[in-house]
Amino acid sequence: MFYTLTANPAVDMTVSCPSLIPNENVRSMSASYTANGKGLDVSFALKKFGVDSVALGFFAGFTGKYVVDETMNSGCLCRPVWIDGVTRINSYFNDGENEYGILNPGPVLTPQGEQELYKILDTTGDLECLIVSGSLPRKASKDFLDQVVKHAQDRGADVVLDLSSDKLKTLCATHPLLIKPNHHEMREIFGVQIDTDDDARRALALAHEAGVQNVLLTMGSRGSAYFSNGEDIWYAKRDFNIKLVSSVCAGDCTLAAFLLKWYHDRDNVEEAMKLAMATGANVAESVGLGDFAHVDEYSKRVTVRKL
Ligand SMILES: O=P(O)(O)OC[C@@]1(O)O[C@H](CO)[C@@H](O)[C@@H]1O
Repeated sequence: MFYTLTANPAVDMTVSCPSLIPNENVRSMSASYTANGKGLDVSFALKKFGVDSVALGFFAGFTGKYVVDETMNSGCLCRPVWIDGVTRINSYFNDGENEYGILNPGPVLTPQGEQELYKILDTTGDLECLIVSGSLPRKASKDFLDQVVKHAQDRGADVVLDLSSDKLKTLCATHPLLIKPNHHEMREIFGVQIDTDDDARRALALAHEAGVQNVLLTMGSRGSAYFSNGEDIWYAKRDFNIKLVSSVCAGDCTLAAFLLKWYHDRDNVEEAMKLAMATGANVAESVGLGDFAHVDEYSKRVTVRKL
């Protein structure tokens, strides 16, 4: 069974508005409030593909209750650890030309909350693969992520990491099954600006040298991605444009779709990349995750080749 960990979930407020003007109020055209967070998005996307997972995370206050209720209402399994404070609200604005995001820090995590989570990891009978995604709540212990990985690996589980902090670089030494950086994160963590296939080759090699088994490198609005298993590299590109509404959850759903096809069939890279790119593109065309209505059609319009 897939487990996802969202240590710092959020209610996302997605606003469509006119251009922002300094020192003036603007009235928005629409606003929506959705239960999110990177790991939760992976669980939601898996559910849309008919696959169950268990969503783990720290939740607090009225917003935390909303996120947990919405998670369960969507049919996902959820084992929350309740902490004090209030789960954050992140705000995303689209003025028709640009996207803006304000990401809040989240509640304070205590050692007691961390221990509760470790206990869940130690006692689950069906933990096969743990997907750890997103930022951490304030005051998380310095070794919190190391501990999470250790508890999961001690149970024989695979670990997938989608983290933007430099902690990712140290965690590479724990040989995670897969990491999913985007090109910005790859530049920050491994110091390589990716403009060409050769740049990608160099960056992917550095990730493998650091200990990672497999890398899915997404290229954001360029509509392309690379996957490397340490022996071969694949490059995927979509041949269609999308009408961008919000790119916010696209990366998480890209990861979910990739895992869905690839986790139990490691030779199936081509199909996995097609589904991943198609899903990410379709998600960016709506607020939140959307309805995945164009995923099948878009999958046929992604080409994948080995470098
Ligand atoms: O602050 P983090 O945890 O890095 O990112 C949080 C977040 O931006 O990630 C999701 C999209 O990937 C959003 O639903 C959520 O607001």
